[in-house]
Amino acid sequence: MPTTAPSSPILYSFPSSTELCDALANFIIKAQKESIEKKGRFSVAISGGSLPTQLNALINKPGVRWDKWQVFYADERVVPLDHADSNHKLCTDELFSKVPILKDNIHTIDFSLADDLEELSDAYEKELIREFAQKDSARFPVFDLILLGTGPDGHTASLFPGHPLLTEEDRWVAYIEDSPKPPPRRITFTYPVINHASRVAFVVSGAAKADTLQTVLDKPEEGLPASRVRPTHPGQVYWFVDDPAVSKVSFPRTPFKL
Ligand SMILES: O=C1O[C@H](COP(=O)(O)O)[C@@H](O)[C@H](O)[C@H]1O
Repeated sequence: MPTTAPSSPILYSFPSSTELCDALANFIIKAQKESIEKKGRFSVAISGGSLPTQLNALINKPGVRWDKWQVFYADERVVPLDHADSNHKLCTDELFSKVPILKDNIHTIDFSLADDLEELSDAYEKELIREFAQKDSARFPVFDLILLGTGPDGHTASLFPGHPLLTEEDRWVAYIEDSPKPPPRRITFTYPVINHASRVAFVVSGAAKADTLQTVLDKPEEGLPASRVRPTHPGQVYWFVDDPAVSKVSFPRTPFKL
């Protein structure tokens, strides 16, 4: 697949979190439809934190083909799958337990390997290889959509400011044992995977993220982890934010339309 210069982010802002979530659901359904038409499936990676709750408008929307979704986690905390810190548990509680998604199509970490994070992250990488390698011949998997959040420090997935993982060029899935945000042991997609996606959508809401968003969008040269998400193969990064979160940002907004 050709590498192209990254296109500029597209920033959508909404007056309320309800409007944001509704627009996000419509955007996801459109991406899903295009992907199923092309490939017969929809590959999506989901984050934890506030994101799973922001997907709740999908629950009763017509047009979601849950049977075609292949779900991975953009990052996961290395805790049992039913632990309160697990991104899988959060997504299950907030979304998957409420919709007819196929359990086999939700790709979780293998917690039985938790004593050895290298082995655990390799196993998750192999899970990705099984899903993507024969279907797309790219060096890295090409997700139809990766859904990300960003923390107050500008981290995304489990890629934290100043961490050596920010320069990983080879691995698809890496691990960290020193996450500054608890819990410390995690796995994460690397930039090569995130930046090969067809679409990456950040979802950010609330005034508490206003300073972070200003730095990420107006000062990308500062290199916060979220600013480094620039799909190039080719792909597009979108920002779905609410007005309080974007209140300090000068970066131009685009009116939302499908
Ligand atoms: O620890 C994590 O934090 C980020 C951001 O979470 P948020 O609650 O501030 O939206 C999240 O995207 C990531 O998946 C998670 O593991």
